[in-house]
Amino acid sequence: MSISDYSKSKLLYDLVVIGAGAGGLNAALTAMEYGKKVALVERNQPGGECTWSGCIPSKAMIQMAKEIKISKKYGSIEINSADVLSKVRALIQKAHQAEAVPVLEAAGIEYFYGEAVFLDKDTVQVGTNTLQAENIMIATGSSPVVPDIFGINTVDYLTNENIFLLTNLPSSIIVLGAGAIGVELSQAMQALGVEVKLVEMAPHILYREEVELSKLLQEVLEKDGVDILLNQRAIAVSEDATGIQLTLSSPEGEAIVCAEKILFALGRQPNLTTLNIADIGIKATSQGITVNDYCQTNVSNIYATGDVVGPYLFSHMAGYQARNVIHNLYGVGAQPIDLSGVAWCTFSDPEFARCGLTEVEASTEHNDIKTFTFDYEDLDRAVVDQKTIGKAKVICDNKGLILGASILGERACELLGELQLLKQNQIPLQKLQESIHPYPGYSELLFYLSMDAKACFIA
Ligand SMILES: Cc1cc2nc3c(=O)[nH]c(=O)nc-3n(C[C@H](O)[C@H](O)[C@H](O)COP(=O)(O)OP(=O)(O)OC[C@H]3O[C@@H](n4cnc5c(N)ncnc54)[C@H](O)[C@@H]3O)c2cc1C
Ligand SMILES: NC(=O)c1ccc[n+]([C@@H]2O[C@H](COP(=O)([O-])OP(=O)(O)OC[C@H]3O[C@@H](n4cnc5c(N)ncnc54)[C@H](O)[C@@H]3O)[C@@H](O)[C@H]2O)c1
Repeated sequence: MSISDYSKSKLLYDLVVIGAGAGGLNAALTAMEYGKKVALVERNQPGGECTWSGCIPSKAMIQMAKEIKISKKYGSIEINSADVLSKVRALIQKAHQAEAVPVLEAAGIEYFYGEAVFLDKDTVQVGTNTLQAENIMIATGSSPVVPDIFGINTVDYLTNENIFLLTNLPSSIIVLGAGAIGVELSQAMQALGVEVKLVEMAPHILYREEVELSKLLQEVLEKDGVDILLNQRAIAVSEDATGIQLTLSSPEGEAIVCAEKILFALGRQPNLTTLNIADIGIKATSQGITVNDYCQTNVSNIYATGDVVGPYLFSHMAGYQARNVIHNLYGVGAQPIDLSGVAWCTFSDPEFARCGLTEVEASTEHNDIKTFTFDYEDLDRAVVDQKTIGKAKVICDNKGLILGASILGERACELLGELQLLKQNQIPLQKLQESIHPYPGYSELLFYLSMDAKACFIA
């Protein structure tokens, strides 16, 4: 059948959403709240990267690794990586239940399984179905970058898309890239008995984060046994019966590192190639689809959200952008995307959370900054829990308003929320003094930071 035959039986919608990951699911479900007729198109099962190969499996594996690491303090234990991986997959299935097709259909969404291809600015083809809509949202996510290095086509490599499908973890692994994925999975795999070499071309791990805290986390990983190689760029790879050989280049010269397997954690590329966006004139770069402050593309009825847009590649950002588009389309009054509200956390052990600027960024953008720090070793709760490795750093302007905050330490992700609330609502750090924090809790460290701020701004 030709495309013109399909167009005779077009299905009509208020909104067609392409991709059922964090962005697409939030868009479709929010549009249902406005009583809209919505089609959701997905080429795999709903859930996207977060459920199947991202947040859920990585956090499941990290938690098991953490529990094993603690248990090892009190006696020797045997680790069965096949059991760990099958438990990870069971937890994926459990998380998926909340977004499975019957749940979406019960909410009123019309679900189409297949690859969406644009026919024109109002119409997409999915298998034998032609869907036409007033508005279309592209939420097709991203894929792992595979390095264009000598020998790449001759090796069997791992990415986040296949590592959680392994039957067993390897005895040794090279993890290329010490960003969020590389750091989280290196530390977890080392705790699960894998010998890990973490290779990074930047001078430190998590290079976008507060350097002082990244270095502290690096020490923790090294103490755990992760072999970290910095300032190293991969230039060639090969594989034989013994495993993988990776050639690295650094200012000191070339070196070869070996392991049973290799995992690429080198960043992401947007999923655009099969959509046919060029033919309908949607502008994009290698970083993703170009959108304005309302996540609207240059084709006015088409929107794009999540990893396919960026700049922050997090599930909560995909969800925020998608909900914002839907409220703007069907609610009252249009609100632009506010990137200043974003916070994130790398789920290393200890966790590493951040909102706003680092100290270096703040000192470049502002004239008069004040920096407040607090060490976990000065916190009673951290002492009794034996969780004293960690530090919080808050950077304020000359009135105490928070420009940025980073916390490396136990429960950092949750602790950051309080600082994020102050920052977002323009409440000075010293104001926290007025709220009595429970003893002995981790949140006391925020109270101590605010004491320092009070002393500073009164003086
Ligand atoms: C290992 C790992 C750990 C992570 N951990 C975290 C974390 O702890 N916290 C956090 O916030 N973020 C985390 N992330 C990032 C997070 O997973 C992504 O930011 C998020 O999933 C992006 O959502 P999305 O909706 O934009 O894209 P996706 O979730 O990728 O969804 C896009 C969907 O579109 C579908 N699709 C693509 N093209 C088409 C087409 N043409 N037709 C039909 N369907 C199509 C895909 O199959 C996919 O299901 C992690 C990522 C990884 C890899
Ligand atoms: N906890 C979380 O929220 C979480 C966890 C995992 C992933 N994520 C998201 O997924 C995204 C992708 O994660 P990622 O870790 O793949 O990317 P990333 O951009 O965070 O890190 C990639 C790292 O690879 C290094 N690199 C690139 N090319 C290299 C080369 N040839 N040789 C050596 N090193 C090289 C980069 O310098 C960088 O440090 C993140 O940006 C994040 O938004 C979030």
